[in-house]
Amino acid sequence: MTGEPFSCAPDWHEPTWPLSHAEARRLAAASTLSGVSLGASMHLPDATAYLAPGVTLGPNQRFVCVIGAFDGLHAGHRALIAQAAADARARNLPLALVTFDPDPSEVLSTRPPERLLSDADRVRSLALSGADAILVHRFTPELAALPYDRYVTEVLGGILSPAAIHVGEDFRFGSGGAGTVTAMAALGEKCGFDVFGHALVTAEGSPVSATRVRGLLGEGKVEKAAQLLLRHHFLGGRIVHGRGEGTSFGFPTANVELDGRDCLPANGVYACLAIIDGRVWPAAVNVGAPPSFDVAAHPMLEANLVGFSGDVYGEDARVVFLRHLRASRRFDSLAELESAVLGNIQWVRENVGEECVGVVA
Ligand SMILES: Cc1cc2nc3c(=O)[nH]c(=O)nc-3n(C[C@H](O)[C@H](O)[C@H](O)COP(=O)(O)O)c2cc1C
Ligand SMILES: Nc1ncnc2c1ncn2[C@@H]1O[C@H](COP(=O)(O)OP(=O)(O)OP(=O)(O)O)[C@@H](O)[C@H]1O
Repeated sequence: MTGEPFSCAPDWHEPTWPLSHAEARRLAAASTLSGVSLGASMHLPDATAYLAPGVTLGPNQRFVCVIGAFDGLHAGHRALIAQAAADARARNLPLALVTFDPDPSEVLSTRPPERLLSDADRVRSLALSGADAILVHRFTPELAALPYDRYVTEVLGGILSPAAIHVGEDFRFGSGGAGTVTAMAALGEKCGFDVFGHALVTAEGSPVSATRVRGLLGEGKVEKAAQLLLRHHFLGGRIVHGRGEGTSFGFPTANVELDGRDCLPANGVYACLAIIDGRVWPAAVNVGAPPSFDVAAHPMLEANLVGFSGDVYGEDARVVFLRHLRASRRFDSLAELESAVLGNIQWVRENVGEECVGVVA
């Protein structure tokens, strides 16, 4: 975390094909948050704070605050944070981003939605915003049951003094969701802080939301999801042994062990970047159990790394989804399967690259 001038709306543009090495690095860095530093961490009884140099917390330290779960840190979240940052600059006050770990949906719902970012990556992407402080409350059933006014005055108010709170206009929190913008504004009048409920950022007529991004990924629309995320969706996992048949077909694959909590795009074939040990590989990826084989349907991801030969078992990989190539399908013969997959690998070779590049030039 830098605490430097704020850049929450990165210079996002869609990739141009074929990708240059510089473009591959840019997409990999934007998607995987490489090189983000969280700043000094401070452990409070029920929260962790990450602070830029020179920033201190305390019940009398005034801050402009933004509150939310921020799964995905999509375009709406970024715009909200940018507006709060402008307010903080105008008031000459530090900006604090207030969030929760785990994501409240994991505690509140018996079937929480698949997450767009792990808790650690969510905090790292918030750190990219250049805010002065990130406050991560441990989200427990007890915190969920707390009325919003007690949360603001006792929990948040015990750590810092909000001069202003910025949220989206639909935001509500605290026990029973009673902490709406109107209710908070009334509390703010009593306690001496301003409340801003910002209009939601929309795309093609409807609000950008984490739920909407998850829906697009669930349909395999990774490019559309990237427009709302202002980066490409990625997943991380350890490379483990597969069934070992790909090698005999002429396209070895690295199988990535998935975390069931992460949002896996729909079954299908994708052009990706795979980041392994500081290098960015062009990758042809199949999501889902191969329909041509008698394999029990279960979430899986296998990647052919273009230009790679060797052993990557046990390495951690991050797979960045650039483009949907086709639906995964059942082939009647191995020859047809092999020819289709080699065609996908050729597309990746021609459009994403023939070899790896270093994460840093
Ligand atoms: C780019 C790519 C596309 C694939 N497309 C399909 C497909 O459409 N249908 C299918 O049954 N398997 C597909 N596969 C999966 C292969 O069948 C699988 O890699 C092979 O069975 C080897 O599996 P193993 O590495 O677990 O041994 C694809 C794999 C890759 C890398
Ligand atoms: N499109 C948007 N424009 C502006 N602010 C937004 C937008 N979407 C969410 N916010 C605000 O960002 C903060 C974090 O919201 P939250 O994490 O609940 O987002 P969400 O994307 O709506 O999530 P979900 O779809 O899972 O409910 C809240 O203050 C929320 O109101």
